Amino acid sequence: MRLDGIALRYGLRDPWVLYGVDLDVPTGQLIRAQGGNGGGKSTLLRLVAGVRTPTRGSVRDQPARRAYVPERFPAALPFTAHDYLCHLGRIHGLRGAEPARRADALLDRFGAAAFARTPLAELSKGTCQKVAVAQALLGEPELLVLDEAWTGLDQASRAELDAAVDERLAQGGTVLFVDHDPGRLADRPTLRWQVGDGSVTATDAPSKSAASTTATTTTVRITLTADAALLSELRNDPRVRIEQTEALT
Ligand SMILES: Nc1ncnc2c1ncn2[C@@H]1O[C@H](COP(=O)(O)OP(=O)(O)OP(=O)(O)O)[C@@H](O)[C@H]1O
Repeated sequence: MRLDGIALRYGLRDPWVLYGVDLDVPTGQLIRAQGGNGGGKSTLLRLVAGVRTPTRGSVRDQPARRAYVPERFPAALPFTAHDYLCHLGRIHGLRGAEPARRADALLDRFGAAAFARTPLAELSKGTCQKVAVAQALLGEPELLVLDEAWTGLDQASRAELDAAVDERLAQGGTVLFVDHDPGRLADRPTLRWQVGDGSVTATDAPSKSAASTTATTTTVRITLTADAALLSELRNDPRVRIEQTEALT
């Protein structure tokens, strides 16, 4: 799978979150996306998971079986946990008794079997997160994308999710994740994507300390005379933050 010339912004007047990103997503690897707050990690995960399309560029050769645990699971769906998972199982192509079997097995695995018949909207945050994780594992995905998926899980469920990641990797799958805990899955060989300032840099070495990777900010005061094209170009460059434009409007 590959990201080619990706640029993404959420609105026409919004800054670019990602800009000029060319990236291979190697099969069978554990990949950690890291970087500062608001740097674009979740946005990148949405692109790779296929739940968001880029403003420019293309995402090619995605595996057919992809799954995603979003940072915020939409809990207000009109289903019980079990029915929701069965429904998704059928969407994943499971037939007969298989969706129910897998749904029950996953709810049991994550200690949520007692809530199988509870409407999603009535679940606690932690149990809801277990359902979010279960829906992603239902279809045995070739590409599993986890955005802070461990957050809200109890210790036993976090260990189960670690094990599920290992199972996906053992099956030759790819797992891309973001997590605030630097120790998460830290003992596994991991490719790292450093996300920030619109770009993504792949490295397989552990990141340096925050102090040694702090970006340099240079403030430049410039005066442009009636150059709307240049101003527009600067506005579209993710490396540039325009603080004052009063003389330019
Ligand atoms: N749905 C959205 N609509 C508009 N702007 C958004 C949306 N999602 C994210 N953004 C903006 O895009 C930028 C990148 O956000 P994103 O959530 O991808 O970063 P992040 O690195 O995951 O941040 P964090 O570590 O805080 O979760 C931020 O400025 C954010 O406000």
